[in-house]
Amino acid sequence: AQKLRKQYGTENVILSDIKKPSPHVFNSGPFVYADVLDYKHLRELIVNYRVTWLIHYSALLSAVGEANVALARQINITGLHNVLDLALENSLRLFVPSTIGAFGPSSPRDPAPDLCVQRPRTIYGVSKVHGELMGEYLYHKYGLDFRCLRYPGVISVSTPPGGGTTDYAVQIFHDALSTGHHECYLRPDTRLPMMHISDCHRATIEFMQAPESQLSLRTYNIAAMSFTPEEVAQEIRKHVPHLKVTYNPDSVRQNIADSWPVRFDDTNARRDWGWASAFRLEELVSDMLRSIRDKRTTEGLPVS
Ligand SMILES: NC(=O)C1=CN([C@@H]2O[C@H](COP(=O)(O)OP(=O)(O)OC[C@H]3O[C@@H](n4cnc5c(N)ncnc54)[C@H](O)[C@@H]3O)[C@@H](O)[C@H]2O)C=CC1
Ligand SMILES: CC(=O)[C@H](N)C(=O)O
Repeated sequence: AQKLRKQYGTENVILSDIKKPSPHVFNSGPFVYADVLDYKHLRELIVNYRVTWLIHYSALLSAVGEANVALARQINITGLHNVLDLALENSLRLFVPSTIGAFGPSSPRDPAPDLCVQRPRTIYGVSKVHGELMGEYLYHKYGLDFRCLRYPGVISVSTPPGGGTTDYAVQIFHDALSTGHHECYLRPDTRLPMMHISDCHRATIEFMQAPESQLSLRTYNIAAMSFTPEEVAQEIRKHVPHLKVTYNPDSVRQNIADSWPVRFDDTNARRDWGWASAFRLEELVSDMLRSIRDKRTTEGLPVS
């Protein structure tokens, strides 16, 4: 929102959630309550605010979705249908993120291309493939300006992990600077595609702004780096030498991770709309540690 507000004006970018926003978010610009399951209210917001673009992030992520399949189906599929119908009805440009989780054990894993077999084994993955296909169907049939990027695991300081399989790669930074010990729920050699949040935001905005004529696909992979828990821990130890990592694999998340790509092929995004990531593992680690250090210091918390 910050990036979009700089370009389009604070009042022209409206944030929403069903959760109470932090004072910082609330005071930074318009914020409204919006439940993706409430079709009539969503329509009212779109009409009253004269919305033109809709960026639809609401979802239950992979691990939390497996723990509550019925709710994941509702939010990720019924909620998406509401958003698709409203986007079509109001000629909106619609962005919906997909994920490395939209692939499964029968997909090519190293690398996973844009177009290949997609048979995910999680409700999260199934709902994301459904979203990709519904959006593309509505684009081809009715001209809906649907755009979708498959994100790798996104690494950010500002939001706590939301119940995903890649969450360890956020938590490990907080643990490094608080207790100095991280217990990882994945095996040390589990390689997954990852991305710094600022690359993720920049990709999303650049893709949304790309002229239609440049897009040969409606759903693109985007890539930045791939690492294992052991590799990220080694990189963190260059800054926090005493970091200790123990491994206690959790069967649900390990099975999910083992079915996901280890690398993404993003050739098409690079060719069509000029995608290029900025953060490699070294920059990601130093940026995360610097940001968490600053945050802990501001909050008066000790830094390990
Ligand atoms: N975080 C990551 O590593 C990745 C995220 N994505 C996608 O990006 C999107 C955002 O993910 P995160 O921010 O990480 O997830 P998150 O779990 O942090 O945020 C999801 C948001 O959806 C909201 N929500 C839940 N039920 C809702 C409802 N009924 N109506 C309206 N909002 C509702 C939650 O309150 C929460 O703020 C998701 O679609 C996810 O699939 C894709 C790949 C990687
Ligand atoms: C990669 C994702 O989509 C998400 N972070 C998850 O792990 O569920």
